[in-house]
Amino acid sequence: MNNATELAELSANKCFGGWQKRYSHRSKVLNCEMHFSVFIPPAAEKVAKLPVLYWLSGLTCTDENFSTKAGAQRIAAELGIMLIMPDTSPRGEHVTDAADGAYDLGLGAGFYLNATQTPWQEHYQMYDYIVEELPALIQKEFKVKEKAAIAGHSMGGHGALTIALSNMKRYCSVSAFAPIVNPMECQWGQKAFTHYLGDNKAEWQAYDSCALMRQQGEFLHIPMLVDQGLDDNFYHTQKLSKPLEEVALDINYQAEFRYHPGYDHSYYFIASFIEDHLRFHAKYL
Ligand SMILES: N[C@@H](CCC(=O)N[C@@H](CS)C(=O)NCC(=O)O)C(=O)O
Repeated sequence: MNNATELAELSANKCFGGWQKRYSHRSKVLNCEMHFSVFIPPAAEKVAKLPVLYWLSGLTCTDENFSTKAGAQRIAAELGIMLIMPDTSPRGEHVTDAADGAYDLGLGAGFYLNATQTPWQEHYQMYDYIVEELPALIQKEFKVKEKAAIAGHSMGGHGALTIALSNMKRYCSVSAFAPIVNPMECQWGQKAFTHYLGDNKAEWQAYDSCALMRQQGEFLHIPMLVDQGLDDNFYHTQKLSKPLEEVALDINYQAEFRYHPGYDHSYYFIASFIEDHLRFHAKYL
């Protein structure tokens, strides 16, 4: 049996009694070298298996936005939760990017789906990376519980919700900040899905939280928390959060949606409410 680690440690910083670390590894499904960040709480030295929260970031982000801006480590240390922060797309000079360098397609904009269209499908398989490859690697390299929590922001909120709604046996709970919940009906989603998935809208539904929630109907059972800033400049234009609350009300699903006057789309908003999200997930992990 090969016990060699598949990870290269890039950095390690002591943080709230635990460790903030960054790793690189070769991803088979993305066909490139990837970075991810982790926060290992001090409880790692005491418990047999740590509970884990996966955090998915939004457009333009890497694995480092959340670790440096959200201020999640103090409460994660207190609750004994390990944080896993993947990157938002495949990376490397050989990976296709948007021809015009747009921020909402290509690098930094993987949308947590499996692309089917040329030239994107060669590397843009972020759904399989987040759901299969990365958890398998984390299981192999760290002592962690099998079922995880998943959360994210904006495009990452879309990723967290769609992944949780499609894999309810794998995740204990899901939460999101300003998530893109109806990408089939907003500009960010329509642009990305046309390039990555092609024109057949029937295939888009697998990556649309509103469609998935409706499909699950009475079988929906995963605890869900969504926070939305009311001064978020993308709230109306990209139809964040609200359309999913409308589906939840329609099918009588008890998800919690909270709307916060004055808060925008930034990490200042996330930093203001991340403690609530961690405590929410801790109840189910
Ligand atoms: N750069 C874009 C907006 C991109 C954006 O707001 N990205 C969010 C996620 S959707 C983010 O988290 N950005 C990185 C950061 O704030 O650290 C624009 O100019 O409109």
